[in-house]
Amino acid sequence: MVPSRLLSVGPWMVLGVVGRRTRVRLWPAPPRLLSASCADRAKHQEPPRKELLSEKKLKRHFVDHRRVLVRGGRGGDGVSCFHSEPRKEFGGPDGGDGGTGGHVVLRADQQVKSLSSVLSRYQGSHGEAGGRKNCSGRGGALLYIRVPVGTLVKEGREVVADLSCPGSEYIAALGGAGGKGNRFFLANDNRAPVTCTPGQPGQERILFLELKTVAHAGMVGFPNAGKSSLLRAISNARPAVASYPFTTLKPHVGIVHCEDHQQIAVADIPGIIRGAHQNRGLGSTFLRHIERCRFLLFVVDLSEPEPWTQVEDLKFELEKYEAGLSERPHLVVANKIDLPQARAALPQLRAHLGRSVVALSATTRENLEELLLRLQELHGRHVAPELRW
Ligand SMILES: Nc1nc2c(ncn2[C@@H]2O[C@H](COP(=O)(O)OP(=O)(O)OP(=O)(O)O)[C@@H](O)[C@H]2O)c(=O)[nH]1
Ligand SMILES: [Mg+2]
Repeated sequence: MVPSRLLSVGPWMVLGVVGRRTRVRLWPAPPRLLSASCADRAKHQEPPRKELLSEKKLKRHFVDHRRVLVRGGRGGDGVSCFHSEPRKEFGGPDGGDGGTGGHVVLRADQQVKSLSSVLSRYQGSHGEAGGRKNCSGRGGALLYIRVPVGTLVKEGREVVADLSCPGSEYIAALGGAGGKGNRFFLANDNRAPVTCTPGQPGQERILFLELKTVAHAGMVGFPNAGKSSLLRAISNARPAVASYPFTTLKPHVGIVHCEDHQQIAVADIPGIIRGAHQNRGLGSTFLRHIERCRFLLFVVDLSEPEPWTQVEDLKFELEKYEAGLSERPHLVVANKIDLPQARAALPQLRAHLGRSVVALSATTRENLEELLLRLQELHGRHVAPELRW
């Protein structure tokens, strides 16, 4: 056993072993504030930082299409029974009707960002059976499936609903009707019916949900053109930026606040390359996220040789995806004007594409004001008139 006097020494502790003395260095413990209570310490501790998710991890949680089987709740059964009371021999039928089955409803919710939380099947709640004394069964509760705003609902190839407004709802599957109790079958020629009917099964459907991002403007461009850098420069959105192609793997929407309190939603989508319609690169399925955009921003890297060919290639890919998509009102954003070779290529680009070019730098924020003014102009021309109605 270690003698108690040895435990009181400072950083050096001497352990006495029979016939031998050993010196052991003790690392000084950090100074302890004896007066600080646990609550005080917790108050002064920094809150745990929210870990930034990488684009790859974000992509894992992002799902933009889903097949889902929805089934409405079954209606409750009707009941066959007769009123029973002392001294009342023929009380008559009093079996109540069953409750209706619950519907399954899709609801557009702004808090939901992708279809990843949507399950592959849903069953509505069943109605309860009727009771004695003419009591109807309780109806099944509505079952809500929360989907992102901009979800398109298809049955086969037919579009059955477009949930593009927050809070909009669509009844995906109707609940079954409740059965009738024997009271329902009471008639002049049949004063004691025993018939009752079972509840109906709910509607069953297979629906395809497709998310199409809702934004006013859509940015398209080759990988590394600087789309995400530009979105970061003009809005609060924080898509990942890196010098390798295909950094962005899922669409991001940023809100640009203009001086006249107008808010313009701009969508940044993954890069498109030549041959994307043949599934090169990330393919062209991401173009579905700009399908609803009223106007487009073709972002080109001005430091690349012959930058106007990028616009031609992008238009070709858009046209391959959907005829007429490249005809949307658009603006060409020539990015990276801060680089010397880019500035030299600008007159040539203007000669090819004319007035629609806005040259700027997302990194140095040079000429961002012109882009904001042009965005406001496009918004005023193509979005605002519809809002007035
Ligand atoms: N010099 C300069 N570099 C820029 C500018 N804008 C973007 N970059 C750089 O270009 C590279 C690509 O930028 P991103 O914003 O990730 O490009 P992207 O178009 O979103 O690329 P993907 O997501 O892969 O399609 C990054 O290294 C940026 O720092 C600019 O105005 N000037
Ligand atoms: Mg990007």
